Amino acid sequence: MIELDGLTKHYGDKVAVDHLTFTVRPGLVTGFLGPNGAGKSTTMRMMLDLDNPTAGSVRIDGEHYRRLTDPLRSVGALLDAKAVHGGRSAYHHLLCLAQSNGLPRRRVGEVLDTVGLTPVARKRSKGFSLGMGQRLGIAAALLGDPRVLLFDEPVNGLDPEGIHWIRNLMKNLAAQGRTVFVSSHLMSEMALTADHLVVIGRGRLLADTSMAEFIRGNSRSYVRLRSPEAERLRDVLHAERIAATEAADGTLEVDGVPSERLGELAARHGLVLHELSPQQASLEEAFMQLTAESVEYHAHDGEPVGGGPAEPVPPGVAAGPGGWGGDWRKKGS
Ligand SMILES: Nc1ncnc2c1ncn2[C@@H]1O[C@H](COP(=O)(O)OP(=O)(O)OP(=O)(O)O)[C@@H](O)[C@H]1O
Repeated sequence: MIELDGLTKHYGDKVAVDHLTFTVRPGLVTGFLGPNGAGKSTTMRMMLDLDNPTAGSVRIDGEHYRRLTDPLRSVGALLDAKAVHGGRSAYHHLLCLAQSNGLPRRRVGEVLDTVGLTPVARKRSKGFSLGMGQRLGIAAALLGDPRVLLFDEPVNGLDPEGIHWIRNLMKNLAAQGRTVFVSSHLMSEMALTADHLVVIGRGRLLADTSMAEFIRGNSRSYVRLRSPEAERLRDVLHAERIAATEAADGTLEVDGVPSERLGELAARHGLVLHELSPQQASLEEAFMQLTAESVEYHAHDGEPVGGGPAEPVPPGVAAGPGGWGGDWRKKGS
């Protein structure tokens, strides 16, 4: 497992990571989420001793990374797929890593096979596409057959088949009892892959919970009702003291009442329903709800913004899709 205790990193005045305390457990895929600049990569670098914490500690299977006798056999990581000598072939890149870490040569062939790079193993990696580079980085992470795996944005640049492959790979690694810690901005993918989530914003821990609990706790679930007899439906709900809000398209939305009860109620009153559908928010909606206050960089949907200082973006508004991805203006805060 990976244990963080008060992990903190300052870069000058900038607090990149702020007293993070959490444990990443084996047997699960743990997703690591946060808006741009939240401190995810810095945290992962400190896990691997590539950056010194300003305060706090991180332990891998009870040991500081520096004290691990065979680091590649304990922890495998993909942090930056471009960190490869471009003049070397995939085979020689991995062979170098294997030889300098006392790993058997046969592992090179095995991991090349696992990631599907065997046909291009002798080609120089500088000619590799983004996706091939990601696969080579994943091969390097798997080389020592480690118990703990860290992946920073592993699906970056992968095609749909590659994304599907890596999803299954992560799940299989976790099912083998390994600790799998993975950051991604692709929420739909994370929703399919991760069992547990750690969410940070501005370096601070915002959530450390199961995927299901995270979505339940940070989003609204409700039942949508549509009837040609909307007026009578409203009256029936009112008589039962069930609060309903009317959406712009004329449908009614009911919170906190199971759809079964609403369906039976409609049937009892002979009401025709054209829709009775439970609505559950997506991971993306829940994520935006939780991190709205922590997003440092806001983009806009193309409307003119003028040349003045940036307006603080209120919670809720910041949670729109424009707050995610195209970072060109820093929030005034
Ligand atoms: N070497 C550095 N020197 C100064 N500031 C840094 C350095 N590395 C990171 N930072 C700052 O620390 C904060 C956290 O950065 P980090 O890259 O860890 O975030 P992140 O969550 O990985 O972001 P992203 O999702 O955009 O990759 C940012 O404000 C970043 O500008």
